[in-house]
Amino acid sequence: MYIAIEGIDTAGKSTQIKKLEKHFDNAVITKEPGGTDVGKEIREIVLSAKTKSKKAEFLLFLADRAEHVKEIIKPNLDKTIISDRSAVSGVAYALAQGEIEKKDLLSLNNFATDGIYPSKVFLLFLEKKELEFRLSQKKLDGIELRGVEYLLNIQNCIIEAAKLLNIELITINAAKNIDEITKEILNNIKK
Ligand SMILES: Nc1ncnc2c1ncn2[C@@H]1O[C@H](COP(=O)(O)OP(=O)(O)OP(=O)(O)O)[C@@H](O)[C@H]1O
Ligand SMILES: Cc1cn([C@H]2C[C@H](O)[C@@H](COP(=O)(O)O)O2)c(=O)[nH]c1=O
Repeated sequence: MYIAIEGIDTAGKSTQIKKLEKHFDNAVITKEPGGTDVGKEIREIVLSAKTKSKKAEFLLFLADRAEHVKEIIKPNLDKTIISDRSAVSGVAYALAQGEIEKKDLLSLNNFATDGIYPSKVFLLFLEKKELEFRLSQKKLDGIELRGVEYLLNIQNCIIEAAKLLNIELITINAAKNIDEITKEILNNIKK
């Protein structure tokens, strides 16, 4: 089973993944971008937000994804894979940029992933006030510096991206208590 935790920056994805890890003996815990050695290098470049071309940024994320699928996802498809972000983020952030047509977003992602996607994705949904608070508590990276409205738009794009990719999306209120969220995810996975 391959599942992903999605949400905009500070939604609580890595917090949940740390919690979920304890409930599975042999789960593969991974992330995008940066789940592989090459991916770590790509992550540094993209998060610095230095690329002038939005297409170049998208392709860097896509390169990370292709490496991730080859090195981490494909060899472990017989195990439980829990990933912090997935192609859903890839399509969502690119939809928000608006420079690449939807059909191209889908075909390029299919190319990078060989059509391998999470079977279900959990969206940790953040309201504006809570997002503002959480961003105020941390040093922002290049993407987070694009602001609250940018990130809220991405959140809507995550919902659209899951539909476009035909992936089941389970939305959870990210402001709920941490343990309550973990329980909700586990109940759904074990259903
Ligand atoms: N359910 C929650 N309630 C309150 N605070 C939370 C909750 N979940 C996470 N947090 C806090 O919000 C902040 C962001 O959490 P976390 O790093 O897990 O988010 P993330 O989605 O992985 O972020 P990013 O995408 O920016 O890496 C942390 O300070 C964390 O302690
Ligand atoms: C996979 C993916 C991610 N992004 C953005 C989303 C975040 O702002 C960063 C990743 O940082 P995190 O600490 O791991 O959440 O990258 C993107 O724009 N496109 C993508 O495909």
